[in-house]
Amino acid sequence: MRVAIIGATGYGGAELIRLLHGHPHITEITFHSSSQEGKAMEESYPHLSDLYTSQLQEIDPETIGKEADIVFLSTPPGVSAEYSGKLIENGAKVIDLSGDLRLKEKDVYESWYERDSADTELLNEAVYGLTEWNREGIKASSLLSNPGCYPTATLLGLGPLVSEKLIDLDTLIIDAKSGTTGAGRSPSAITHFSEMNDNFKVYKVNEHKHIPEIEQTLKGWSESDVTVTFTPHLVPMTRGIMATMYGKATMSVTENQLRELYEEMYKDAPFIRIREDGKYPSTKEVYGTNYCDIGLTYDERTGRITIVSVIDNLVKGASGQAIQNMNLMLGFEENEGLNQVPVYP
Ligand SMILES: NC(=O)C1=CN([C@@H]2O[C@H](COP(=O)(O)OP(=O)(O)OC[C@H]3O[C@@H](n4cnc5c(N)ncnc54)[C@H](OP(=O)(O)O)[C@@H]3O)[C@@H](O)[C@H]2O)C=CC1
Ligand SMILES: CC(=O)N[C@@H](CCC(=O)OP(=O)(O)O)C(=O)O
Repeated sequence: MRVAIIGATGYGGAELIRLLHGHPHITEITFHSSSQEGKAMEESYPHLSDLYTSQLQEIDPETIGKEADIVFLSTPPGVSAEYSGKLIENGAKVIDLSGDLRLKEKDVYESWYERDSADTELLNEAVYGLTEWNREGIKASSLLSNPGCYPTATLLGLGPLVSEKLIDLDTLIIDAKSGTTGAGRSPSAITHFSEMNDNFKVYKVNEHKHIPEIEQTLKGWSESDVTVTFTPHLVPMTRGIMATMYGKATMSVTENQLRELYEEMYKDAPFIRIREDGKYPSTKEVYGTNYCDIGLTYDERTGRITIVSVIDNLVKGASGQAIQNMNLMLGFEENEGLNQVPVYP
């Protein structure tokens, strides 16, 4: 199978390359850049020296669509809205890692992203790729919208409780922390070393563009309108997201019953691991892998359930989940190329 990566010089692109390198069914990868055409990949990433010697190519969606079986767009907002249609018309399947195609309602996208939305036709065609919750839809799709990193950790952690209506959504609070690679490779005044080292920051309170994405899926599962309090934080680490969710149980339950529910609902999910006996995961336990590890407890005193979900933002939160989705779209085993052991310590 031939793969093309648009945005190959970014962090999501580099992570796609790392994971696809070990994929048994990928025979050829081309790299495309809007600003570094003709340069060698190793100029951007010396750690790829000798592994990939081909030059970065221009972004010509017609040619890429004809030559590649599947195209990953690991690009800023607006790019996939522009290119996806042409890529599909020319015969390729497309996986978009940006937020362009995640929100089904144009006006919601426009108000949270503060830019024009993709065309309605593309939005209708795009399938939301939270893999564990939509395998059949993903298998049938040609245009895949890969979820955001925070929504992936949050939704995988909440899915069983929300779909079984065991948590009161009016009481739900999502408190999430991310490493700085979540902000991409370009340095910024918020993420550079002296700003982030030895620091812990809250940002975009009640304003983050992942809020409508989380609400859209929760609404589908609960069959009711949902608004959530979602508070993201930056922590001084390279990779990793921890989402901690709190909400009141809707009925009398035991911790064991809750854990059994998660184990049952995720029994066929190779990348979801449920912690036992009130234990919680940490981000290092999934580092460099496609795992999402989940721990949960029930506090009889307050009636609250606390769920903790951890992922590597660049893997399950981006490129790993994109490859998991590619596997389903192309008819491969879901875990092909994704069987890494976490880097620990
Ligand atoms: N980092 C993360 O943890 C996650 C990121 N995402 C999303 O994935 C996408 C990529 O993120 P990430 O790799 O971190 O970001 P980076 O900023 O590291 O990389 C983005 C890449 O996009 C390319 N690019 C910039 N402008 C254009 C353009 N006009 N046309 C085509 N390509 C362009 C750039 O490469 P060049 O100049 O060579 O073209 C750049 O290397 C974003 O939408 C991000 O929100 C999603 C989940 C998690
Ligand atoms: C730490 C950090 O800055 N994270 C990014 C989210 C990365 C992501 O998933 O962004 P997309 O929805 O655009 O794909 C942010 O808060 O905007």
